[in-house]
Amino acid sequence: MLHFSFISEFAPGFLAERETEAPTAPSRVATADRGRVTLEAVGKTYLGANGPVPALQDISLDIQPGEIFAIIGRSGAGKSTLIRTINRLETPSAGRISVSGHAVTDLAERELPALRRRIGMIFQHFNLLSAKTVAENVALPLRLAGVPKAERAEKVKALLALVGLADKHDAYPAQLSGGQKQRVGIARALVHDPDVLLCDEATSALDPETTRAILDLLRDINRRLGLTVILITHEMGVVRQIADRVAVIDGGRIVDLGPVATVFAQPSSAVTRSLLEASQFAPPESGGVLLRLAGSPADAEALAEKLRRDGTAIEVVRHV
Ligand SMILES: Nc1ncnc2c1ncn2[C@@H]1O[C@H](COP(=O)(O)OP(=O)(O)OP(=O)(O)O)[C@@H](O)[C@H]1O
Repeated sequence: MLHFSFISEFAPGFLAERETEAPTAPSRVATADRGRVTLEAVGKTYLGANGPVPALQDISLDIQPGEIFAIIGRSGAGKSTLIRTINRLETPSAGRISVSGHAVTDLAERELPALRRRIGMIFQHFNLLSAKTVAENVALPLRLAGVPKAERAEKVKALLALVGLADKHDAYPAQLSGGQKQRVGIARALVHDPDVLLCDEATSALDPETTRAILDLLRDINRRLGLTVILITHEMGVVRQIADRVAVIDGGRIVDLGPVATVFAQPSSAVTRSLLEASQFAPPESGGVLLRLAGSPADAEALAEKLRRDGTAIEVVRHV
């Protein structure tokens, strides 16, 4: 049996950061560690109503500069907690985290705004200010950081061009599609030229086509700006389209880790396999072969039909 698989998926959001200049901003220098994110034996225990909730346990990762790294898991696995420890929206209960060579876990509260300028973040729900224009939304973090007006205007213009929204400068969020709102979110996340971009279910609210376009944009930005992208998702299709490596977490622990192609082809945990099956990316059973065809659904059906006429058992598994 031959399987033709067409890959898809996704969706994003935004974070409205309320920051002011920190007096002790670490210097932004180009080093070999710029964009590197390391976690060493990180743990996080919440104090829940019914006692302690161990959300993360013994998480160690070494994410390379310029890498697109995905973290996937089922609901409640600890994905949000994990990504939020990286910019200290959550403080770990144990372990060490460093970003661009700076020990995030050692920073005092007053140093966090400077940390968060190194780390942009986009969210599933875009959090745009509805009474502000696109340009004003993007400029907001710069305004809060005291950047002069002319410099702000120039930066906003360049970022809107980068995300393909040059013509929406004066539009209001209500006039935008979901994908356009997320583009505004991405532009806003990039205003401080971050080393790392965190994406928290950034395409989960978008349809497959828009998801693909936003992931293409993130990949483009990753290549052009060289920044590290760390994304959390519950969709294997997102991982497949964009990531270099993936960590699968379950119950707050890493249960699979490796290059995407390896994890997809040889999942080492039942959780990974079930996520792959749910996304119809499971390795084929009983000696079948999974092929990826770059073409339209109609092309796939036509090819499948032709092969069937020749006596080949073939099934078109997925269109994207
Ligand atoms: N503030 C909190 N207080 C207590 N428990 C929490 C808190 N935040 C998260 N948790 C618990 O920690 C665990 C991990 O939650 P987390 O939100 O990180 O998972 P997730 O993988 O992002 O889930 P989802 O995909 O549903 O958002 C869950 O058991 C959750 O109930």
